[in-house]
Amino acid sequence: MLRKLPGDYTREIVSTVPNALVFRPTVVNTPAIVTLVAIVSRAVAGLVRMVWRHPIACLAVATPPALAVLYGWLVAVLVVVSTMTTLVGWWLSHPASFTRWAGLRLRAWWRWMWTYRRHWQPVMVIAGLAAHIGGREYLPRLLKVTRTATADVVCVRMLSGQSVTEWQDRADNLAHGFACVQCRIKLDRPGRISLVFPHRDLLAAPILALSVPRETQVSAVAIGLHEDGSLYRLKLHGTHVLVAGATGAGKGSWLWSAIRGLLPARRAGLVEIWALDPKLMELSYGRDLFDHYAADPSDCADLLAAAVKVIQERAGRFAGVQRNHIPTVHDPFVLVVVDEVAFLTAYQADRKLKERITAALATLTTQGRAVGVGVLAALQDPRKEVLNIRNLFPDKIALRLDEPSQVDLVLGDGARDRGALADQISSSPLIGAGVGYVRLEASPEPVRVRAAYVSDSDIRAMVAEFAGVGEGR
Ligand SMILES: Nc1ncnc2c1ncn2[C@@H]1O[C@H](COP(=O)(O)OP(=O)(O)OP(=O)(O)O)[C@@H](O)[C@H]1O
Repeated sequence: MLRKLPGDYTREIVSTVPNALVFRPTVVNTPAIVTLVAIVSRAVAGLVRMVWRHPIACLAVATPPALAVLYGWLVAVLVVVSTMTTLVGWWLSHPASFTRWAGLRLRAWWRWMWTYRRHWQPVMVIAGLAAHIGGREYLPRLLKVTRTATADVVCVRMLSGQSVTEWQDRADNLAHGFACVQCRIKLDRPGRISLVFPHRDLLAAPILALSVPRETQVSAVAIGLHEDGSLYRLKLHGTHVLVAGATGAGKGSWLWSAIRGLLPARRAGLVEIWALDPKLMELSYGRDLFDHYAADPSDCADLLAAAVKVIQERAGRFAGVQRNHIPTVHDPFVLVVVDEVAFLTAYQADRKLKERITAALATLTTQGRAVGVGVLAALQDPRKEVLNIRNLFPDKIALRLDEPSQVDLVLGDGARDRGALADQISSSPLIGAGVGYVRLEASPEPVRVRAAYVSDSDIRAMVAEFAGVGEGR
């Protein structure tokens, strides 16, 4: 119902609903010259930005027409043909250097223009990452696209007030929007993120056992490959590592790769490897490589108690003298390897034994690292009731898991949102065994790694070469 209003107000009313009036908005006519200047300056700014960001691509596009205008089309054609011939020759003769210096840059430029720039606005709007305020649309800014051998990395400036979590929640939308299989979001610095779109999986094929190192490596041991194709080293000294994965996920390859990497240091007397093998399967094959080996649960409890004694003895000696452990022949780094730790804790029927073992493991994981005793434990079932001391392991690795919810249980809150899709790792051993996401204490960003496969014949060869007591002792 139209209510009666005083003065001129009634002329501006365009609609009425009960208890509300809608006024006609005031229209200000902008002079055409202002609109023109705005359009031209925006176009110039865009052009300058494009030349600044993609100088080589712009030069490649602009040079032939410029040559044609200045020197005639024949010169332009000659320059284009000779440049193309040089590039093809470079590609054929040195594909690696061509890819590194030209191929990846060209692909990055093409992907920037053809995929990301072209689809940016619709994908942002449909994924709900754009904002509309006062009739204007605000889009996150696409800053840069780089291409590596395995992924496109798209650098983005988020809208003010957006959080990384909002982007992580839309990772699926972004992956499908840009026709990729996956999208992972990484925080670069406040306000800036990188969207990582993998295009090639270098970890899709098994990796043969890495050669035993020549140097006596104690701390960071080469385990396998990072998803970018580089060698991945896992720190063992000064930390404790939990490897969790469903049956057949390839936990054995992580344990054996770590053991393999430590063998020269063991031979030099700088490392002792103590093995607990309650399943009597995985580690028994190479038992001659270990300084101590136990399979029976009560023997395992005794061995853990012996490790606790080492801690207490060293703590007493180091107190007031040194704060960190340096591996020496007198005080070697002791790595306690436990295959299927739940056999000793949750599945242990003898309550007293179970309590002894759990207490010893808790002591080792809380007090061991400063005095040079580390635990590397494998676990099938990551539920809290199965291993309630999970959080005492600073570094965690999630191999293939059965359910999405287990990822955060293993790696900590938010790990799956940050791209640790351990529940999506293939159950085919050829493709997925040994593949896992590593989340280190020092960095919340999970990294995807595949451990090298140490076969039975590799273990036999290791036993033949390294069995027995270390030479240093
Ligand atoms: N890194 C790897 N690369 C390729 N294949 C692997 C790798 N690790 C393991 N496999 C294959 O997967 C199979 C299962 O591996 P493994 O026994 O280590 O799994 P697991 O996680 O220890 O399982 P479970 O808990 O049942 O003992 C192996 O027999 C092997 O064929």
